Amino acid sequence: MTSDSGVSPKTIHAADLRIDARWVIPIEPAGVVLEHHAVLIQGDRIAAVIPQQDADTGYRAKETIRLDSHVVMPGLINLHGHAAMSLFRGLADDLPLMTWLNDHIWPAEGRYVDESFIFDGTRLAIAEMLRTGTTTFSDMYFFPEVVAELAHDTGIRAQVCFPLLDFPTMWGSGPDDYLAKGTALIERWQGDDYVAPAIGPHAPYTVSDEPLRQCLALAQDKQVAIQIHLHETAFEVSDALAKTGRRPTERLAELGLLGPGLQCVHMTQIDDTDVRLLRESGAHVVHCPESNLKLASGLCPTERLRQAGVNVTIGTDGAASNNDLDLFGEVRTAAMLAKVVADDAAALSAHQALAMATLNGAKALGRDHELGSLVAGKRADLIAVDLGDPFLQPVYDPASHLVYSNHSRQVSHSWINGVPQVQDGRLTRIDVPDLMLKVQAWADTIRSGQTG
Ligand SMILES: CSC[C@H]1O[C@@H](n2cnc3c(O)ncnc32)[C@H](O)[C@@H]1O
Ligand SMILES: [Zn+2]
Repeated sequence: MTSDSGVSPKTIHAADLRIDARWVIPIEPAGVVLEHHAVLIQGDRIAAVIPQQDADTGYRAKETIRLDSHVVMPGLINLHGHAAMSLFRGLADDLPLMTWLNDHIWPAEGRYVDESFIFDGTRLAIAEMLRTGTTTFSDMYFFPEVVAELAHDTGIRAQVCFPLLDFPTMWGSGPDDYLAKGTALIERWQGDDYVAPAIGPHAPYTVSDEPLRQCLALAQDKQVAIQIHLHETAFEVSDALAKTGRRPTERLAELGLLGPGLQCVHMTQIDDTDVRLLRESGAHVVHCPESNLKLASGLCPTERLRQAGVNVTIGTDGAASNNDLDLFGEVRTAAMLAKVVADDAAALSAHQALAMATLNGAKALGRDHELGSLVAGKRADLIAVDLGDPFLQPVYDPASHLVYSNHSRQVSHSWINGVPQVQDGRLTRIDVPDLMLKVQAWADTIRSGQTG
């Protein structure tokens, strides 16, 4: 069909939302910064990322937002944490891992952790993560059914790993009980858009072979991921060598756990065999640099792993060992550390660091076909960061500012599945005054040593 002038009329597409941004960093293609582009959203998907002039002629949007001093990019993916531990932030500092766990954190958990602790602590963590640009997080903690329900109701994406240890905790009496409850969690949430259930055996030093085999069987049966703390400290590796003659990664490989469904958290101690096992199996590494630094656990050689072809993602760990859940801060630390560990200032460039916190995380979750970059057809999970403040001037390269300059309070907007979660720096779906009252009550209880 042609108009009277003989020229074919241009198709005008509908969009729910048009975001006009000064800069867009789509992550795919890698290393690209687009200027004066529009991101068009239809329903829960990205419809297009195109120059603003093309959006003027090709799209009619119900709503348009102009972000003239902002960079728009995919939402961040925090691949490891213990969300409700936010309520233990600053409770036990300046300690090495095993003293921190044995003498402080595990006694505190035994005393205070119940369903209401998990609900309030996880809500606090979600508020912090959303406010600082995270749109997907992974959790490994007690009462995972509470975390799953809360993430779903809030509309934030979460991989919820049920915990498993050899010994009893507040959530279960032992491996069989954890597995039974975990199986119920998987059956309840599998296929959900926001919640991906997964299996979280705590660490090689707290889970013996038979429960690890059962974790693998469950993962294979239900097609879910496994996340485990691995090679967090030199002591973990030397102790395993002394007791079993094998490094923990070798033990997991022999048990059959190493594979593309395994997320190995920390990996601060790595030899050539570890690199080979990770590369050949397709297992993912979750780098948690600030927790590793604060507990003096060690340094993950991310550049070596990256060059070997291992997918390296990033996580904050819990707020009791970090002590925040600001993933941009984590990315900055990761970029700095990568350079000094590799003795190469070119290691982990700004664009590679941003990919680590977005697309690499999506790969580890098995969802890179729909998350992790701003590509038409993917889910509309995106954030805007305002670079307009004086402390961020001048802007030669927005990717550089996102990684190397401090802008943690500059996340102005966030959408998950096209639904606004942060608008002009304010959380849209969390009642912050109510949350603050609950947090204050927990702080009073914990400070006075009472039980909850
Ligand atoms: C099985 S639920 C999670 C369990 O892990 C503890 N935890 C928190 N941070 C770490 C860490 O860095 N290494 C090992 N274990 C950690 C947490 O307190 C829970 O008990
Ligand atoms: Zn952890």
